[in-house]
Amino acid sequence: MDNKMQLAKDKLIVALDVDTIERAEALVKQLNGTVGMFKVGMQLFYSAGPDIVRRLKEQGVKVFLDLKLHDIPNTVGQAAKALAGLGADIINVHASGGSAMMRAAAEALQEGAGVLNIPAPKLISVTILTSIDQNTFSGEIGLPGDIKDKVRDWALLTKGAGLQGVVCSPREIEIIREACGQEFEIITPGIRPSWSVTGDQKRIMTPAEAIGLGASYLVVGRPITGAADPFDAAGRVLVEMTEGI
Ligand SMILES: O=c1ccn([C@@H]2O[C@H](COP(=O)(O)O)[C@@H](O)[C@H]2O)c(=O)[nH]1
Repeated sequence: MDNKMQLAKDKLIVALDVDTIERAEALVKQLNGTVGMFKVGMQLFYSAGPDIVRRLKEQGVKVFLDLKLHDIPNTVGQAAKALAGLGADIINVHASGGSAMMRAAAEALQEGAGVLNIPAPKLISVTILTSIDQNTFSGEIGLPGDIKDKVRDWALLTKGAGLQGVVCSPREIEIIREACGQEFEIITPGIRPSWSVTGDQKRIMTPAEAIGLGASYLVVGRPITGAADPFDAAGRVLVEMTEGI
């Protein structure tokens, strides 16, 4: 396998947005070895329970646990401590919870993992959801300014709180790289190959564009998991990713 294809595989995270362990494990069986990581979000976690993370880790795959914690610092810290023991590789919180909340999560993950003598998961924040466009941001939610500026400010807040990266749209990669540097993880959902349906995503880009701009990881869900042949769809996404490398 050439280097570009290996790099593309390492950078592809598939969102397991299904509601049973059986469906999730069937997708993992089809895609394992083709993608770098699997994402367990609210749908699967709330349907299947915490055991889904342990089961996936037992199969030797990397897991991004995307629960987007958002509450007062004490509550988020206690939740993060509980999650630390599941063995996920990445966990996230909302940046809009503020730096005290993000620091509480970071400290609790270290503490929880330390007690069990396991590595602490990376902790990243979610900035502005990729389903939100400028109209919703300014009009409905009523936040001032440009989405890009807010995402950059929250990325800086996240870095200052000691977290390792952010979730954002690929449209904000350049501004975050410039502000937060090359080591900062930039994880981008809102990925839509030209042959896929946009659906509820608003701030989108193609796999080649996102990789070309320097995303650390691309998160792809329905274009792969909703395809008639997820293995074939993942292969097509990977080819597009190599075109951007
Ligand atoms: O801003 C965000 C944060 C998280 N997500 C999650 O990524 C996947 C995307 O799935 P698609 O089917 O490719 O749209 C999904 O699990 C979201 O919860 C996001 O899309 N945007």
